[in-house]
Amino acid sequence: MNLQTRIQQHFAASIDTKQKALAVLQEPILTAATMVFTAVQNGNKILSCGNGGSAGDAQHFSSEMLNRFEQERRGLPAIALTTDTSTLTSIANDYSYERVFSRQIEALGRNGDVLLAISTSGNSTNVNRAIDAAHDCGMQVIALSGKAGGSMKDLLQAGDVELRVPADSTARIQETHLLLIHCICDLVDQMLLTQG
Ligand SMILES: O=C(CO)[C@@H](O)[C@H](O)[C@H](O)[C@H](O)COP(=O)(O)O
Ligand SMILES: [Zn+2]
Repeated sequence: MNLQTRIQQHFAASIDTKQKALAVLQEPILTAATMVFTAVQNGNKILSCGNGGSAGDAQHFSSEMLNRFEQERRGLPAIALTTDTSTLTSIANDYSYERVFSRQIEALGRNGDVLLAISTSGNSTNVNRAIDAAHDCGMQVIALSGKAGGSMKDLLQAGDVELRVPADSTARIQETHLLLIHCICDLVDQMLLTQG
């Protein structure tokens, strides 16, 4: 196959995944944005986590909260649990890699905070343990996933929201996760402008 054709196929598959996601995720995206807006209006914060590309997404989200997205507004409280290498390496070394996010949530999580948990497979144990730790703190969870939802889907409780991208390719799911994150940031900005 010629390489130009591969490029065209990547674009076509990404567009197709996003169209399929729009068909099933409009309502849950609005629910997720409302959860973020309500938390920050109540003086709570958003914690985020994920592995690999999803760690990048967790940080992308927190930087848009802390700094800004597209509108001028106050900085919003968010912490990506993927950034402090001293903390991450010590938890992994002293306990296990599975606890790198949950241990931070045990220390930082408060009733009313929200966890943005990102996993394309839904099967990353450290992300799933973060969901359990968040529930133990009285936090709600926004789960960004894909494929068949993995074990993550079975951990979610009433009050949580699952944004599962209907695709099997990790790359296509990640590309759509970023779009979901940007939608949430934009909706939160709109809510702040009209109700904040
Ligand atoms: O970015 C990519 C692939 O596009 C990889 O770094 C990917 O994020 C890693 O393999 C992750 O460990 C996958 O974890 P998950 O999405 O299944 O939770
Ligand atoms: Zn990637």
